[in-house]
Amino acid sequence: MTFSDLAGFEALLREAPEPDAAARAAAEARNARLTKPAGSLGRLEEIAIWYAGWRGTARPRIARPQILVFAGNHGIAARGVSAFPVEVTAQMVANFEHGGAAINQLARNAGATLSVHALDLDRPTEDFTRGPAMDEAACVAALRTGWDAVDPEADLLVTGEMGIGNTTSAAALANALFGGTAEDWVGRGTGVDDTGLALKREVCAAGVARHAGKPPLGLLAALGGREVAAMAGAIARARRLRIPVLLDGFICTAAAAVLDRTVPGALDHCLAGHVSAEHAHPRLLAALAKEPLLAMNQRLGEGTGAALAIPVLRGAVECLSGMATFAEAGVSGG
Ligand SMILES: Cc1cc2ncn([C@H]3O[C@H](COP(=O)(O)O)[C@@H](O)[C@H]3O)c2cc1C
Ligand SMILES: O=C(O)c1cccnc1
Repeated sequence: MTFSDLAGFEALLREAPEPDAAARAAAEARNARLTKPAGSLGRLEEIAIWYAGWRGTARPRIARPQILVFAGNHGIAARGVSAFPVEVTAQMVANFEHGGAAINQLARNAGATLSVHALDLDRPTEDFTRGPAMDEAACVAALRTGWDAVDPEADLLVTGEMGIGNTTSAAALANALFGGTAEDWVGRGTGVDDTGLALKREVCAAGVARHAGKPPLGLLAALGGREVAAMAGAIARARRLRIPVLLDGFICTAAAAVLDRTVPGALDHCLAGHVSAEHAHPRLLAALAKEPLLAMNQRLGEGTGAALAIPVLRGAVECLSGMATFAEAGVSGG
């Protein structure tokens, strides 16, 4: 199953599978018999049962988590919306490939595979204040890169990104999807000063004004970037494969939000791995009704916040699947 235009992608989103209700009910029943006071594992119980429903078994395991990092370059970066030069995108891709970035360490820490997909770095998107960042064909190609990158054998997915200027793209996308003002959605990204922040707000407002009224996937093409669309494609594919997803920071969540606005419930297989320190990430998570697992003041992207949350989800699942019941352990009172 694949797609060749945005309408085809939307059609696939609309026929996305639901979790396995019987497996979820069996996990709930098992959780109620485990050797602990009812509810004492707190939110771990809820997320383990959620995971069991998506995996279709009451005693799941997380053995093959996959982290995908997508990289793209942005036309608006030439306007000076980042504290860093555009060359850093390609330089960081080399750093990922040599194992030197934060995500390499956190992927190893989580026991996850990591692969990096650079999307046409020498062909930045267009400046979205002047026209759409991508035409439909470019957006579809990026969605498909993400779609095809998901390992059908994976049992958990994290999508991360690298793209100088992409907090401005994500802010414009979120602003166009959810309304409000540029002030609501624009933050400091890599650490721009007050002048940079004012410029980012202007660029965001101009992009939103220019592309307002388009449907969510049209906004993804108009205001997003190749790595943003690739994350959306991977998250959508994971849903078809019933692979749960941990969302990363602001840019990843903006990509995911496009799916939610296209088909309500499209992110039911996703948990927010963390809330980042980027200004509008709490607002964006609230708009999606997602409660983050971690709040570590990270503001890096690359998938790092979600990667750090993998062991938390795995811990929850190990308790559900590995603990003895009161009857098995001969413990009184259950
Ligand atoms: C060395 C370095 C490594 C990074 N890893 C992720 N980002 C993050 O910062 C960028 C977004 O911020 P802005 O919109 O301000 O450019 C993205 O590439 C994001 O992944 C990095 C940024 C830098 C400089
Ligand atoms: O929230 C994020 O993931 C983020 C914030 C700033 C820069 N890059 C990524």
